[in-house]
Amino acid sequence: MFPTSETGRDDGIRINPSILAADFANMQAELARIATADFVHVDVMDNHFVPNLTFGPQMVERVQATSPVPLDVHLMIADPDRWAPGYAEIGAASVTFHLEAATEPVALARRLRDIGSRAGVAVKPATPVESLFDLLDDFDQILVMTVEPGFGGQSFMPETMPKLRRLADEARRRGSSVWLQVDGGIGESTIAQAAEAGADTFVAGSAVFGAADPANAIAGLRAAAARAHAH
Ligand SMILES: O=C(CO)[C@H](O)[C@H](O)COP(=O)(O)O
Ligand SMILES: [Fe+2]
Repeated sequence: MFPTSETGRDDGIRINPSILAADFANMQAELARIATADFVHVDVMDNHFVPNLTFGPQMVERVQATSPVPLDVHLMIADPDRWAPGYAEIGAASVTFHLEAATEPVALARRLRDIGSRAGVAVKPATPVESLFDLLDDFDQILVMTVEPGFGGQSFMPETMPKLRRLADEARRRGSSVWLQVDGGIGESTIAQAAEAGADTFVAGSAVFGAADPANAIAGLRAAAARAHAH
C-alpha cells in the first residue's frame, strides 16, 4: 500500500511531519499546512513505554478524517500486540510499533498487513538492528530512532548512524524494498547524515511545524535529502 508513486512523487524520499510539534488546539489548520508532505506522523504515547502521554485512537481517528495526507502512526506504547491493530482499523497507512515492547513482532506485522496497513517496527537508540536482518520481508518499514522516544525537540544522536548504515547495507544486499525511517532531531542540518547512512523516510516535527512556512521547510528537507542521496 501507498508506494511512493501514490503520494505523487517517485524520488524515493518521504518527508513525514510529526504533529507532536503542532498546535493541538488547531489541529485541522495545522494539518492543512502540511499538504505537500508524504504522510503525517502521529506519535501515540501511553505514559508507560515512554514518560509522556499524547493521543489515543479517538484522536487519531479524527486526524485520519481531517488529514490531507495519509497517516504514519508511531506507537510508543506497551503491549502493541493488543493495541496496534486498532490503529490499522482506523485506516492508518502505516502502523509502527516498538520492537522492545512487542511479544510477537512478526505475527503482529502480519496482522497489520492483513488489515491493510503498512507494518513498521521501531528500535530505540540502544537497541541493535541485527535481529531484524532475517525479518526484512516481514516489515514494510523500519524506524531507527535518532533520539530517545518520548519528546519532540531533542537533539539528533549521530551515534545511531552506524547502526542505520548496517541495516541499509543489509537491506541492499538482500534486495529488500523496506523503507528506512529516522525520527528525532531531523532538520536541514542533520537530514543529510541520515540520508547518507541510508534513510529514505524522514520524520520532522519542530523543523516543519516550528517553521514560518511549513511547505517551504518540507521542500528544503526534501532537497537536502535528495542531494545527500545523489552524493
Ligand atoms: O517520536 C518522536 C519522539 O519520541 C517524534 O516523532 C520526534 O521527536 C519528532 O520531533 P522532532 O523532529 O522535534 O525531534
Ligand atoms: Fe515519532
